[in-house]
Amino acid sequence: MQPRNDAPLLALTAGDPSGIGPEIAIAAWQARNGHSVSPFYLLTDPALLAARARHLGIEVPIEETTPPNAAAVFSRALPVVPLEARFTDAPGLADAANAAGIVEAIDRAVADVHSGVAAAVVTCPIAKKPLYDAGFRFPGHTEYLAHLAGLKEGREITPVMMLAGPDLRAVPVTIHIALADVPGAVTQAAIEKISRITAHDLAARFGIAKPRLAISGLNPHAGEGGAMGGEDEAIIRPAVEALRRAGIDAFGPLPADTMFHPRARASYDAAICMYHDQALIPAKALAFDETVNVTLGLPFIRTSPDHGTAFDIAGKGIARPDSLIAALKLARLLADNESRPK
Ligand SMILES: NC(=O)C1=CN([C@@H]2O[C@H](COP(=O)(O)OP(=O)(O)OC[C@H]3O[C@@H](n4cnc5c(N)ncnc54)[C@H](O)[C@@H]3O)[C@@H](O)[C@H]2O)C=CC1
Ligand SMILES: NCC(=O)COP(=O)(O)O
Repeated sequence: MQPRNDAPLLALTAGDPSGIGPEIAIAAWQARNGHSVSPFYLLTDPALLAARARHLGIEVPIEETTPPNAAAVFSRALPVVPLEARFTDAPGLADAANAAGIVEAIDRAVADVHSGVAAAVVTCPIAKKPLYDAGFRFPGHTEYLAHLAGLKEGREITPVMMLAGPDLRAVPVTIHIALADVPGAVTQAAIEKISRITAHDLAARFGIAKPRLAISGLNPHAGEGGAMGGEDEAIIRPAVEALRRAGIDAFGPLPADTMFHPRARASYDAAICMYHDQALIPAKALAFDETVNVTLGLPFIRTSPDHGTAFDIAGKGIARPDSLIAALKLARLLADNESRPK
């Protein structure tokens, strides 16, 4: 691939229009110069965006455009690539009728990275429930993006969710499943696969030559020698040993309650955790406003803010754009790394 002289163009999806997506997208565009945000275009219903700006009393130039022309628009106006679907404008009130447009935005952003017109996909948050109500069958972006990438490549793709903040990268082995289902889903094969993809992408995309992976236990005190659960010794330790034999600098299983303090964090590049909250609670507690949700294992770059749709504050003008700005900046960094001659 040729090195690029210009900033990479990012495709930003609408997310759930009843959430804070529209307002943080506007705020990120307004903050573009101070934060060296790479040019992006927003895939949304322009009427919804204009209505939300009016509702909030924000004066923002919005220009309808196409992906190839978006970079030229970005300095003077927020480039909007209109969706076929229309959105209903009801801040705070999720509506399954918006599902078609929410999914269309994701589909088109992925098509744009596949065609090469965009360098990365950045997603505004979606609420899962209204999408399920409309028949969407994927637990979240992470799984849906892997599905779209798999269709394109003709192979099954395992996506890996990583929460990347200034002081912690945390990866859940199991993602959007009920806690009751976690012990059955924490298999040696799953731990090894997720860890291998994480190590690969940290090296290939983040430039960490030999990533150190701290692998958490599942049970309190990593099972306390079997007294508090058997999975840590029977499943997680053999996975760590297999990873080490494969040349990956993995260690554990570590008691999850003591692996996130500052000295412990200094000993690894990513924490591999066994379930969603084990990874996402420390990541969001440490840096809610700066952490980015990045999907590893995909053939393209995808980042997202760490937070959700925040329906409780949508349309009130108090949503912080920081995590979206961090997601846009990380997408740029990863795209720049990708285009650098190897
Ligand atoms: N990447 C994505 O698409 C994500 C989507 N979600 C979805 O979002 C929906 C709501 O999830 P919740 O658990 O309520 O989490 P949430 O992150 O939407 O909200 C949690 C709390 O943080 C506040 N908050 C969130 N983002 C903020 C921001 N930018 N500025 C200021 N305050 C902010 C909210 O007002 C709320 O009090 C769910 O349906 C969930 O599935 C959740 C996380 C990520
Ligand atoms: N809790 C993280 C989350 O729900 C984000 O999921 P995704 O939509 O990025 O897969």
